Amino acid sequence: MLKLKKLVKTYRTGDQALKSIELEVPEGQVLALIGPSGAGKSTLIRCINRLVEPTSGEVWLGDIELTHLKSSGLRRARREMGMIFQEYALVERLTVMENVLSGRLGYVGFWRSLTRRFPQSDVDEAFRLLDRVGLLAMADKRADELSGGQRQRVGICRALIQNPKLLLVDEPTASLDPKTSRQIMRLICELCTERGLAAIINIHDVALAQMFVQRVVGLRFGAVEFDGPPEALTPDVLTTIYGEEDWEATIKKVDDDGNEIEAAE
Ligand SMILES: Nc1ncnc2c1ncn2[C@@H]1O[C@H](COP(=O)(O)OP(=O)(O)OP(=O)(O)O)[C@@H](O)[C@H]1O
Repeated sequence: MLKLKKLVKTYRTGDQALKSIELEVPEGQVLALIGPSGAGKSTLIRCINRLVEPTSGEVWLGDIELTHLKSSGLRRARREMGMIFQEYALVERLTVMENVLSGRLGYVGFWRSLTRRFPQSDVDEAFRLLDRVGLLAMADKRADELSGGQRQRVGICRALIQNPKLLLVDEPTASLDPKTSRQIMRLICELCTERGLAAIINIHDVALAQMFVQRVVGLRFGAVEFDGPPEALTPDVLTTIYGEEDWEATIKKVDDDGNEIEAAE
């Protein structure tokens, strides 16, 4: 469904953030992207929807190659890719409902988008999504009245109302406490399963990745260092991905009864 071929990104500063990445994500697969700071995780996610322009290589979404698309083609392709951000990227002064509906802006015409008048079917779908994530009662609240976890749920609804095939998720839990982080990761993964959605989740917390996904890709210095199931992330493998970084701080800890306890931060 998504195929990256020899994807390279070199920033103007000379930083080689991605070195010839080859990656294939089948339909419906949820994949966690891990790796140390500066490994290229955010760059990879942003090169897929061209928030960052790749230097060379190809990005295939289905049978469309994205790197050479011009404005209208790119706009159409971006509808297929919902994005969820670390800092939620909500419009603070707008309501929850308005923020969710803004996910439809890629579909409605220019004038409609200016006046923010959305078809009733979009409003109905927004209510359904808010209900699904437990925020129905909050629909009329302003975004700046919400907690971090609630904001991220709004961000999730905004991405899903696009009706995407692929979710690009950039550090969805980095601003949240451990318990809320787990709830948000669980919610994202459940929704992907319910909707048969593929997702790439950039996540610095290895423990969370291990808990919720079936495939982990480890980046190091802009290259794929590991690609496999979470149970194959042995201490040796983590050391190759993270080098000297203290990966043990991000690993799942289980108490004597087998219950997971908070991972140290
Ligand atoms: N806008 C930019 N201009 C120049 N260099 C950049 C830019 N954005 C990222 N880089 C560089 O590209 C490399 C990869 O950065 P990126 O943010 O993709 O890594 P990351 O794995 O997401 O890191 P983190 O986990 O800290 O967010 C780093 O060396 C970084 O300094």
